[in-house]
Amino acid sequence: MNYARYLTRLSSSRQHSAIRVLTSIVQENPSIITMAGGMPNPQTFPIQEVSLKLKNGKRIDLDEKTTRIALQYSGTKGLPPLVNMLTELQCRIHNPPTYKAEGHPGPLDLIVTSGSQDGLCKVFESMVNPDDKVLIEHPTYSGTLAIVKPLTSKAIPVESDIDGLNPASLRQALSPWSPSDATRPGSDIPKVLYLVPNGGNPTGAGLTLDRKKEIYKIAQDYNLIIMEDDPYFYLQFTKPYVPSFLSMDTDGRVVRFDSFSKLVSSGMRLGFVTGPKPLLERLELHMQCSVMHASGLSQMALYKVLEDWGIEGFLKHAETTAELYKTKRDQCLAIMEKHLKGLAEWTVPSGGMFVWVKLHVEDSHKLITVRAREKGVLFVPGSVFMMDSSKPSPYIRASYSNCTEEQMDTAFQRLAEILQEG
Ligand SMILES: Cc1ncc(COP(=O)(O)O)c(CNc2cc3ccccc3n(O)c2=O)c1O
Repeated sequence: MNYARYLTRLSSSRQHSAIRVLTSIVQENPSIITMAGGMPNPQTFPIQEVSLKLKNGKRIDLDEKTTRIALQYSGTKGLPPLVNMLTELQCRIHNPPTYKAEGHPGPLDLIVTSGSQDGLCKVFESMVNPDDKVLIEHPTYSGTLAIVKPLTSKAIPVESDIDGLNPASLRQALSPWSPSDATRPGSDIPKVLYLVPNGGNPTGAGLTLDRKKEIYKIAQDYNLIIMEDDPYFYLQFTKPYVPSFLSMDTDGRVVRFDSFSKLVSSGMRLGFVTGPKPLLERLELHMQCSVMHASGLSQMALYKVLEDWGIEGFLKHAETTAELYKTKRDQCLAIMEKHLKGLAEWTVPSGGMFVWVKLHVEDSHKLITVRAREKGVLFVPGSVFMMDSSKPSPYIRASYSNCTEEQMDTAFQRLAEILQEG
């Protein structure tokens, strides 16, 4: 893999921040006497210790020394013990073929980000020049469209269904080019493919293993980088987990985005990016001059919880969380059967928090943003998840994650009334 091919001029020109390098030196050599970095004196910090009470009754105390580390500037890539633990998790769950692959041009790297949203934004900005063509699963997460649309007006939607991105649609999208264009200087062939493989947002779709293998083969043929945006990996409703693109990435062409928002906390703003070192180095350099590093307190709190759980405990928590959302999905489906029959149709989510509903209307936008709101119920109109949000869409996205059964019943009853009123 020649990773320079994928980087924008802006990203390629980034240099290590001199002051941020100092932080890493101090982090690696705590005994060094430093009068270099502008590190504030922790004696001035009002917080002395932090105590976490877990719902299982356990209490985790961060002593004064640990709290001081959490409250101080730290290395851009993340707190070392957390980075080590997350690396161990990735190896255990995904067993990436390039990890420790001797002499591989893109040995695996991992960086903790302020939510996976921050990682997505910076990685797109490092690989997509203005008006580059980029392949985007369609429909897709509105937060990704918010990143990509200002970057380029030439994003290419790749149609998906309940089994995820359709490889035939991907081949169709790439049909104006041949694999040889990937090595032809000046070609405008797309270089990046973005998708959400599990618990699709907005569709609840889950990519099958067969499709993943076919998509990876296409990515090899056309030399694509795959951005595997996978915050719902652990919210798959059936086991075993469908293997990730990272687990089959023999070439080092997958950049994977994980998130703790749906498993531990969305407000702690913690995600992590796993991928080839030459690409993640660009993410690190961008972080050095933007956020510097993800919150130290959030990272330390997460680390202590994961340390208490161990990987087995984390997987047990993930399983319990997935079971809760599966139960809510089933409640949601039953309530839609009760209220929306003849008024809409929908597919059955295989993971995540969303169900994709096609109303029997021309366009859901006004109905949802005006009529439904007047009746005291909120959904998201399908146009929000489309590359061209100006086009009418009969779809809505409903999230069952944070509603009681009674609330969902009232919500869909009100939606049915609006639809029946025409
Ligand atoms: C596929 C995919 N990729 C990345 C992210 C970002 O996750 P994070 O930065 O790690 O927390 C998400 C989060 N999705 C949403 C977030 C959200 C936050 C406030 C209000 C509404 C929200 N709605 O609706 C969402 O779908 C996602 O679904």
